[in-house]
Amino acid sequence: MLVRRFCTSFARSNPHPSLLFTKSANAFPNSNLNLQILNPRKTPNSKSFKSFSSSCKMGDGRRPPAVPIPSVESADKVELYRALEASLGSPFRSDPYVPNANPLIIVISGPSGVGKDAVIKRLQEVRSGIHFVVTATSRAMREGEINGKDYFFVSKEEFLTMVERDELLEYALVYGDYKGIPKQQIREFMAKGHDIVLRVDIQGAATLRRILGSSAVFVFLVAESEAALVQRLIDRKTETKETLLVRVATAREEVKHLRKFDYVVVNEEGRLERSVGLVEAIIDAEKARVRQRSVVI
Ligand SMILES: Nc1ncnc2c1ncn2[C@@H]1O[C@H](COP(=O)(O)OP(=O)(O)OP(=O)(O)O)[C@@H](O)[C@H]1O
Repeated sequence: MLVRRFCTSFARSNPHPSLLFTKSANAFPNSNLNLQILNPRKTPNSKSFKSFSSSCKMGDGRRPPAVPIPSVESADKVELYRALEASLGSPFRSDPYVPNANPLIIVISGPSGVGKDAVIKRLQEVRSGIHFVVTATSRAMREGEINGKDYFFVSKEEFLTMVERDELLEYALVYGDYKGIPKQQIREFMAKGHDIVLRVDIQGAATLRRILGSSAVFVFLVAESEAALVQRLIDRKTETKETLLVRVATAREEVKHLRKFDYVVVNEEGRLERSVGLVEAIIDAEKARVRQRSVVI
């Protein structure tokens, strides 16, 4: 689009393209301005547009010599390319217009039983370059759990030392056990260009919003309705009647926080793939943002 807009204004102001620089040196009076507004990402090319604009005057006020441009129908491709280059006064650059997108932090939250783990697990299977942060916890390891995969299991003392050393992005005491997000893991994987996925409850998301502001992407996962959520929790068969009641009552309060998030994904019954696709679409759209989110941990 940039190129098309550029060419249009170029053609309008240059009815005789074979005599490009015999016309006014100010053939693109607004081009520099336009391009900066359209492409505020700091790229080598935004510079190159600038230098292009100034190259019309060759820095010292002289203009590049008029170069005859051969006819498009009869010219050799290389000859045409070189003539265009010569007319513009500098070689065409082949470095990318847009630099690699910044790594993202994607915070996935939502009521208990909505499918956060299911969505994240599937996302990791279908998309590379994603790191799901393993939480540190002071709770005892349960049978079947793997240290470093399900959690990093540490003692209460070790956990508190991590807090003292400011090694955790966010932490909370949950039913008597500490849980926290190690910063080092985020730094390490972001440095490799990976996107980071954090799975937190609604309270954790509120804390992260305070810490990260709009530098991270916040996704709220919901079921299609309260009834569907309760059904899913019953079907999961992991809860007692008491914890079921707590979870559904909490969920009723939690959905009120929806507006604090950037995106909402409805994880419909039997449509896990669609939900994962939506989360992927959000990541892709974020990667295509002109004004990239940038986070420093
Ligand atoms: N789209 C879906 N359709 C049907 N079942 C689903 C869907 N998404 C998840 N589930 C199932 O719902 C149950 C709850 O999902 P999951 O454990 O991922 O939720 P959660 O949000 O991580 O819960 P919690 O916060 O309590 O750990 C699981 O049995 C999971 O397989």
